[in-house]
Amino acid sequence: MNSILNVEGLSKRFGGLAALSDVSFEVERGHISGIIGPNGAGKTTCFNLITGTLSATSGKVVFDGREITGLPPHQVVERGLARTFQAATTFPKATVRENILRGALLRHPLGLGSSLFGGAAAREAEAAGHASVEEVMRAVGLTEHADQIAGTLAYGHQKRLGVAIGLATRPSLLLLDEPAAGLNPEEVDRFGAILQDLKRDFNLTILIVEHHMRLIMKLCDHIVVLDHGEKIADGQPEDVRNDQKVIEAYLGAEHVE
Ligand SMILES: Nc1ncnc2c1ncn2[C@@H]1O[C@H](COP(=O)(O)OP(=O)(O)OP(=O)(O)O)[C@@H](O)[C@H]1O
Repeated sequence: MNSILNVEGLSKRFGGLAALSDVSFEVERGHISGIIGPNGAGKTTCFNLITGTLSATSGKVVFDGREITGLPPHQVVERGLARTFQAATTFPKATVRENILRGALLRHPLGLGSSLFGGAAAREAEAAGHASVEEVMRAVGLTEHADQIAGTLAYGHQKRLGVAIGLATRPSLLLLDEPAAGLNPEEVDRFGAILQDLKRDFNLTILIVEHHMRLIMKLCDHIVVLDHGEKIADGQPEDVRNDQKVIEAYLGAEHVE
């Protein structure tokens, strides 16, 4: 397996609560992998530990062959691992284009800003940065909304903007936390198609937390299932779907479609 991410024995305790217990899995380069599980299973905690938003109680995260456990989020982004959050994290008063540009600046602050100091190389870098923003905007289908204030976008477009901001950092691995939450079935399908295009066109590996089972089953090459902080299954969609432990974990869970 050519893995881009290795999660090894990751645990997180909040006081007496084991939010994540000794979880290990690998994400294969070029794949779309999913993490699923009922509410409170530890999915977001797992994302927070991988991206440095939270520090682990124990365990290790290796990205692209280098350990990133405990690195602060901005250093994780600089290494090429970006994420979106469950809640929209856009700047509501800035335009779509400005929001995406801020994403680009997260990873390459000097590339775009150094034109202040003059020089052809700096101007070239800035032009390349802006071209990259246009490319990202086109890829998620937001070009015609480029000058619209983010806070006035339709909900589905706000979700796309969240992905675009992550994508603008030019990650090799993009983590998406419930990107399809609140979308209607037609928007979910369109979103799935966009993610497949992004994977191909941006040479991306994607790790996605999502409650929409239909989307996950269709999109993912590989799925990890968490329940009460523990990994209960790990495999291809077909295997996971028929796994007795998974079926039991989801019995009565409100989000299963
Ligand atoms: N900062 C925190 N302090 C205390 N407990 C927390 C904290 N963050 C998460 N938890 C608890 O850890 C457990 C796992 O939460 P987490 O948000 O990771 O689950 P999840 O699988 O993402 O759930 P959901 O699908 O509802 O988003 C839950 O019991 C939650 O209440």
